[in-house]
Formats: sequence, structure tokens, C-alpha cells
Amino acid sequence: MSKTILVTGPDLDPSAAQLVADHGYKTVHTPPYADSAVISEYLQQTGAEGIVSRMGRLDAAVMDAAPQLKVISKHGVGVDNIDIQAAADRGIPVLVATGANAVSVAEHAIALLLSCAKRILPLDAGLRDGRWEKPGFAGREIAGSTMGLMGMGAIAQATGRMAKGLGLTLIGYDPYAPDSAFEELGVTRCDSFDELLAGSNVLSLHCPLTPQTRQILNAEAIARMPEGAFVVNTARGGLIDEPALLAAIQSGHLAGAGLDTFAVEPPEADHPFFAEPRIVLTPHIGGVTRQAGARVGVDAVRGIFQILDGETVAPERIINRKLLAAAQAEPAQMEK
Ligand SMILES: NC(=O)c1ccc[n+]([C@@H]2O[C@H](COP(=O)([O-])OP(=O)(O)OC[C@H]3O[C@@H](n4cnc5c(N)ncnc54)[C@H](O)[C@@H]3O)[C@@H](O)[C@H]2O)c1
Ligand SMILES: O=C(O)[C@H](O)COP(=O)(O)O
Repeated sequence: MSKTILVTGPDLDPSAAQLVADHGYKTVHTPPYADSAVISEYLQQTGAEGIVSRMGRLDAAVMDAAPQLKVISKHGVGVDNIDIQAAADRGIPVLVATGANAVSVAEHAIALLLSCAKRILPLDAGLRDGRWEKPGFAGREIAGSTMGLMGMGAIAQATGRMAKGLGLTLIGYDPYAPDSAFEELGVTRCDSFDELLAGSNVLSLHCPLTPQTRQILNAEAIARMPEGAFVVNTARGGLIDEPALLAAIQSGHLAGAGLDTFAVEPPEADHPFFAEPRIVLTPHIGGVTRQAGARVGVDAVRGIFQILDGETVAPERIINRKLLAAAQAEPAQMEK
């Protein structure tokens, strides 16, 4: 047994790294954004039984390259970089650290919104450039606006709580969330995404990237939003048709956007968003705070050792638990 945990990307928080050492394991890191072939090589060379997944795609080929692999633990929440069906087919649980970075990401969503509404970045740049400019840069008061939450999970709820404190009214759309997720915060439940779009002066995206949600915010959807609305995306860039968003901002239909994620990361150096001052951009960093990094890292590592040690893991942390159960049931059904 190699006693190695492979981390696909940068260092873990020291508290998480210590937990690995305490178990008598070592961590090996792939370069950031390593592709599947490179990750496969690392798995083969290290014999790692567990992966902490940060960047890079974990597909069926990666899993087949590592028959010793017993568990994949996402350093965070979004598992769009992991083929969770392929993992289930191979009996590999995929764990998530839901909630561990929710407050940090929610704060980031609010920061992006306020930066857009108050034109912070162009004003700061102008001032540093020697310009004391006010005409044409009036900000927007956001109190009294309606924020639409797409998805009502951990980050949406934290964002909603903060937005409520700023005086926004909340509406939300999430076909899978229980009523309690809406009621506790006083969020009006929308029956459709279209209803959410039509009512949102600020649309904040908090659902996972799946085949159903890919490019869900396209030209048609944006056209349903009120004039002068803002879009905030701290979820995944693939939720948005980027050219359509840019066109809507350039035409004046939307007032601006605050984006922490891109369809392709890192984006090309000449990405058209860079030339649009009404878009505020950050490099997928919402969940990267010291506090969230410690919680997420420890959750991710602890989950790996729970699996390796045969301990019970909270079912909601195993994102592919239904797929695993189905994959396990299949051979028995075939015998019948
Ligand atoms: N920017 C960052 O650093 C960062 C950090 C953490 C998470 N994220 C992203 O944010 C997303 C949300 O994170 P979370 O912690 O709130 O996850 P979560 O699992 O707590 O909540 C996701 C919610 O989306 C809902 N949902 C699923 N499909 C939907 C659909 N088609 N329409 C509407 N709602 C749908 C689910 O029912 C769930 O309630 C993650 O999937 C991830 O992609 C980004
Ligand atoms: O889904 C998440 O939680 C984050 O987007 C991923 O965070 P990471 O950069 O730590 O993997």
C-alpha cells in the first residue's frame, strides 16, 4: 500500500495536510490544471488510493488507470470536473464538502454585486490614473431590488441571508429543494426558471453545472430579465452563454455582471470580457479564503480516511450515493 493521497492542484491548508500526516500518509500534488493523462500518470506512479480533487478532469480513463483508487473527495462542492457515474460504476464514492465554503462564496457574490452597482473598479482605476470623475459614474442603490437565487443550496442560502440584510427582496428557483429552504429565509418560491428571470433585478447563480443547466443563461433567458438587471455568477462559467451575456451588457439591456467563474478556466488572455468595464471579474477564488480553505481541506481529507478506514460517512456527503447503489444492484438484478 503506497499510503499516498493525490491532490490535483495546489497545497492543502496546513490543518488538512497535518491530518494526512497524522494518518501516516503523504500528499503528492499534480500541477494545477493538469489534464487527465497527467493525472493518470501521477496515480500510476504514486499508487494513491484517494484523490483530493481540485482542478483537472477525473474521467473514466483516469479511474481505469488506477485500479487501486478507492475514493475521490472534492475540495469543495462542484463535481462537474468528475465523472461521478464512471466512479459509481467502479464502486468509487465521490465526496463533497457542501457548506464548508458557503459563507466565503456568498460574501464574494455580494462583493461582486456591490462592485458592479457602485462601479468600484472603473472609479478606482480612474482615480489612480489621475481622474476625479463623477459624471457618468453614478452608482445604483441595491436596497429595494429583488435578488433571484438560482439554486437554493448552501451558498444561495448564505448569499440570501446577506442580501436580505442589505435590504433586497428574495425570490428563488430550485425544483429539488424542500420548501423549508425557501421559508426559513422568506424567499418566494418560483415555479420556473422563467419566473425567476422575469422577477430578478439581480440574478445570482448557485446551481451546479450539469447537462440540464449548461448555458441555461442564454440569449433567450437574458431577454426575459428586467432592463438594467445585474448577473452574479460564483457557480460555474458553463452556466452562461458568455457571448450572449456580453452582448446584453453592451446593448444596455443588462447593467453589468460580476463573475468569479469562466466557461474555460483559465480564460484566454484576450477573452472579450476583459474589454468590458461593466463586468467585474475574479479568477474562481470565491471559496479561497483561509477560513474556508481550512474547513474544506479538513472535510475533504477526513472523508477520504473515513472511507479508507471503513467508517461511516454522512450519506449527503457522498454525491454519487444513488448511482453507487444502482451500480451495486445491477449485477443482482441481472442474475434474476
Ligand atoms: N466560486 C467558487 O469558488 C465556488 C465554491 C463553491 C461552490 N461553487 C459552485 O457553486 C455551486 C453551488 O454550491 P452549493 O454549496 O450551494 O451547493 P449545494 O449542493 O448546497 O446547492 C446546489 C443547489 O442547486 C440545486 N439545483 C440543482 N440543479 C438545479 C437546477 N437545474 N435548477 C435549479 N437548482 C438546481 C440543488 O437542488 C441544490 O439545492 C456548486 O455546484 C459549485 O459549482 C463555486
Ligand atoms: O466547487 C467548489 O467548491 C470550488 O469551486 C472548487 O474549489 P477548489 O478551487 O478549492 O477546488
